[in-house]
Amino acid sequence: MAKITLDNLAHSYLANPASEDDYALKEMTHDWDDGGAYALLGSSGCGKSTLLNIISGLLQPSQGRILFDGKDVTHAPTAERNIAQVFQFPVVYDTMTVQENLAFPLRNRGRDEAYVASRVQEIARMIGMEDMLRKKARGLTADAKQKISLGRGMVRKDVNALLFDEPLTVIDPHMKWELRTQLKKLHHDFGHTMIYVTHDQTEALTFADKVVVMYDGRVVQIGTPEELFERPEHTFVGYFIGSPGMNVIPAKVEGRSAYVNGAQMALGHGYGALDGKVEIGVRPEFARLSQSDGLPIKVRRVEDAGRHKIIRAEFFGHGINIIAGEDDRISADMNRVSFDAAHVNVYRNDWRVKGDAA
Ligand SMILES: Nc1ncnc2c1ncn2[C@@H]1O[C@H](COP(=O)(O)OP(=O)(O)OP(=O)(O)O)[C@@H](O)[C@H]1O
Repeated sequence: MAKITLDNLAHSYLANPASEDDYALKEMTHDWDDGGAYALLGSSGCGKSTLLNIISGLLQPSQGRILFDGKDVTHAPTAERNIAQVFQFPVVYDTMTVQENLAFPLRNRGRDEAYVASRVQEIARMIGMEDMLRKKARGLTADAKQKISLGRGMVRKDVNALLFDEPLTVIDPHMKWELRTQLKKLHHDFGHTMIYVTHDQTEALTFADKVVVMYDGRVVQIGTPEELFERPEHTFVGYFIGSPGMNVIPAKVEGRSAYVNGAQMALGHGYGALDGKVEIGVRPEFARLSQSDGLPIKVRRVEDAGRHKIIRAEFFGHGINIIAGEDDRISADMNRVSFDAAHVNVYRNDWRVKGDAA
């Protein structure tokens, strides 16, 4: 396994990029830990595949270097990088049995048959295909074939990293959870460095120790699911993570107060003078509807979301969402909202501003 370093990496698909806008991947420098489980998360077109292809060697970056354990592999071909890849669609040899498919990467590397047999058995158990080892891959369901692809990616212990590009796209919804759980366990048991590309926050948050959120060609935050929830570093992270996402409201901030249309609310921290576009961000989980506390709102709709209720409301002309417990009583006279000051984040030009600790 390897630590992966992105060193001043950037990529433009244009021959002569003139400005930052011409870059599909804006300049970034990061170290990804050896043995870490990372998810690359972001909406379509944000640059996830571009970054993954640079790591795997399918694409040469127009700027910067990529290092595996400190060794520069920027210009090394895919075959020399010693990585395993699992794509959206299963890549299996139909005429081979499940056993032969799983054994392929090991036989290819000349491992002895005794080792191959025991390792294949181990992987087959992990992916729940022990009973199918003698079956030909042809005729298996897409789910089963993708499990073989996952197993094949996992079978070699000596790979530098395992890259997954939206691997659950073809998997039936009820199987997705099971496979994700298996992947997590495989990571736990084998400690591979894993990079998992997805646009699905549930997949990212359940799989990864660290989620790398991308927006418009930039890594806007790398953090644990808790960090992304508690302290979104960019308003995009706030919107994108959570259901519904964070409320982002234009405000004026002075010291320990924020003003929305002149109405004051307390902040958990103090802030210096802020120029540019200033907004506050509050997750619906930290907003509370009541009869008497806080600022006035107009409730538009209450949705029953199973374990909780989502209140859709209007707050000084901005739509906001509030989450209430499933048993909370909501009445027509509840037309005020208060925010948990410790969980109100302040943003300037979309980036979170750190307040004074005091
Ligand atoms: N071969 C290419 N030539 C030119 N532009 C490209 C090429 N591949 C991607 N792009 C552009 O680069 C940007 C990033 O695309 P990329 O495929 O990396 O995003 P993504 O996050 O993986 O999206 P998706 O989830 O849809 O695959 C997009 O604007 C895309 O149109």
